[in-house]
Amino acid sequence: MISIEDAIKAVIETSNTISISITFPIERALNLVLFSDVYSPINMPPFRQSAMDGYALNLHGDLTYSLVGEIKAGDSYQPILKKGEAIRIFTGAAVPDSANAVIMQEKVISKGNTIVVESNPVEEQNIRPIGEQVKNGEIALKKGTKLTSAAIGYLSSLGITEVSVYKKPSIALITTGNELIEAGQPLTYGKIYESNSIMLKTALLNLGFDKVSIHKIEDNFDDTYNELQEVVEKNDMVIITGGISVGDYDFVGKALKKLEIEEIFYKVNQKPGKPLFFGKNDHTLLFALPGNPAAALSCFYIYVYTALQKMTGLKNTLTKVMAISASNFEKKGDRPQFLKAIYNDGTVTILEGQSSAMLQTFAISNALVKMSGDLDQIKINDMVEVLLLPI
Ligand SMILES: Nc1nc2c(c(=O)[nH]1)N[C@H]1C(S)=C(S)[C@@H](COP(=O)(O)OP(=O)(O)OC[C@H]3O[C@@H](n4cnc5c(N)ncnc54)[C@H](O)[C@@H]3O)O[C@H]1N2
Ligand code: MOO
Repeated sequence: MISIEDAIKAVIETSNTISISITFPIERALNLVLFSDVYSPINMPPFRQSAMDGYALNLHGDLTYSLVGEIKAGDSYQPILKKGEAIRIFTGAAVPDSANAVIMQEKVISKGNTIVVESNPVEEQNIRPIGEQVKNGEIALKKGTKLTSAAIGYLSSLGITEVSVYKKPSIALITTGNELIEAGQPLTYGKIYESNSIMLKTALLNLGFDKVSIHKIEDNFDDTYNELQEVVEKNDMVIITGGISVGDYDFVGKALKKLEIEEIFYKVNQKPGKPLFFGKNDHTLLFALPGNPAAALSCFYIYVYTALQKMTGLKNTLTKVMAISASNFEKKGDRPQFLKAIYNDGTVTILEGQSSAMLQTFAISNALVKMSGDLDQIKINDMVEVLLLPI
């Protein structure tokens, strides 16, 4: 049985190998990550640009300048100013090569065809130099940069219309179990409502992954094998819940073997989520999460979330903080345990109802307390390690 730390390390290493790039128009690239460096195709600004509404000057030793015309933003002519000449100019307009400073209009008294400046500005004042922000051929944004609105605006300001980004994976969610029926149907004896698919689909949507399909199968080998074969072929990631333990009707492991999915690990020394499987083939990552809903969701946040981050070029794993426990908790057994909890401003409350079959307390949690295997209790005021959920 692998440790939590080694399992996370294996997820990170494996997921990096499955990243795929795609070229996207920038308006569809929000929150995606650059797959390669982007070089600027222009100087920005592309010309000497006035930073103020005022007057462009060809400086001389006197405070009086003769006014020779006007340049608006967007004008593309190049008047030649002699020493002692000024031209009216506006923010964003091209400063003629013959001007060596711009003075803001508040510092000028205008008298017909002459202006008098308060004092002569220093050379190049209020002129944004060519390529001040980025020069033609320089790296504008590095590989690995997440495309925020600011980044997209910046690329657009350089005239860039498309970028190479990490592709968001297509994900198949498979639930297994004869006992599962759809919410909305009458509940018959021995059955329960199927809830893992909607839980994981919405968790994926919340993280920005929207290419998600849901597949529901019963506990038999042929259906499990056939469905898995199809979704593994068509998707970048497959997430199965249930059927991965050791029962006579747990067929997932057997089907994965027959499909020659390479096992990276099976079984993690943790509670909940011991029977977690992680594997891959050359183009698809595959997680088989335990069927118990709280175990499935814990494993999703600790392992699947990490894999999704790496596949898409993001760097986050769950945020770890230390916090003061507001609760007592006694652990049974020697497996490290993740405990549903509410974190608030340096303090964490460990909730009742930690069974992996129960979602009631997960529903109000925003964090998991990670309790190491060698601890058997947490006491009020102990410092504990907390993982904040990306919810
Ligand atoms: N002899 C052993 N039995 C079990 C072991 C073990 O080590 N030896 N491990 C236990 C642990 S820990 C877990 S967790 C479960 C995991 O079993 P499976 O992954 O095979 O899951 P299932 O048996 O199919 O389901 C477990 C539980 O979850 C319910 N479930 C399943 N899918 C859904 C769904 N989509 N929506 C809602 N609920 C679901 C299912 O009805 C079961 O109650 O194995 C233990 N057994
Ligand atoms: O992993 Mo199981 O979830 O411990 O119940």
